[in-house]
Amino acid sequence: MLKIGPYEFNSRLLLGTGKFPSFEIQKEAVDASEAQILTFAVRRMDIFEATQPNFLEMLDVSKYTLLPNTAGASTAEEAVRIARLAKASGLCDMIKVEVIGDWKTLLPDPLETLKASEMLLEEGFIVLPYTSDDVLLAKRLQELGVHAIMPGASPIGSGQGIINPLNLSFIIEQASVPIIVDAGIGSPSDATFAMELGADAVLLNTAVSGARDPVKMALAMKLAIEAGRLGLEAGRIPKKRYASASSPTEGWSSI
Ligand SMILES: CC(=O)[C@@H](O)[C@H](O)COP(=O)(O)O
Repeated sequence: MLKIGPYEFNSRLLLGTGKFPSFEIQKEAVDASEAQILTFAVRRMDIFEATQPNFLEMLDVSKYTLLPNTAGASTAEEAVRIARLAKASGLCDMIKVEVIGDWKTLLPDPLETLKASEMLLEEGFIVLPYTSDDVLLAKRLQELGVHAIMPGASPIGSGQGIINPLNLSFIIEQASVPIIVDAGIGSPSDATFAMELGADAVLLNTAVSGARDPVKMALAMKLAIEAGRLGLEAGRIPKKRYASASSPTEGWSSI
């Protein structure tokens, strides 16, 4: 079970809903992924206007937990305004805090992220901040009382995979809230690696929406995350410098 604040989920894959070739393919991919949490940018949708086309039309919304994000915000105040808008729409009381500090790399602004998280916690939101892989920032966010931390594997949409596994493992090691690796996942093996490192879940978007076959990739990601989690629970063998025979060598008959 993945527990975020008062909510519990069977799936450890969170799927972003941006950039799919069509709403039909998006729906099929969502089905294949078996994701229970879907993220979306509040500023990309007219959430109060039912006649506007958006991805929610295609989905049985009651089956999913919607996780709005504050994409487009570059200050804490903007993020808070977007979060309030999402809450007022009645979609969810969870919010993914995304405060971008640099529009070329789309890396999050650590100070504004911290500030926004504090303000949103005070307003009673379930707060999931998207952060860099900075270990101390993750610690400070945890001390604030956020409900999950979402460190990036690499820049959003870059597909570079996990560029700093050591930092991620430090964040995971010290965590008392779920760690959801978010952004930059390019392939199923990246997702498996995140889970093997001990992440509680993975959020990804571009790797699925931009794949040649998004539906097949959604399934691959689901299986990769399950495999990584199972591998972690099973416990990998330690790496050794030299070989050791797979079959016992004692009692070999002479030839
Ligand atoms: C922080 C952010 O916006 C990411 O959640 C993004 O939605 C997913 O990143 P990828 O598209 O790189 O998977």
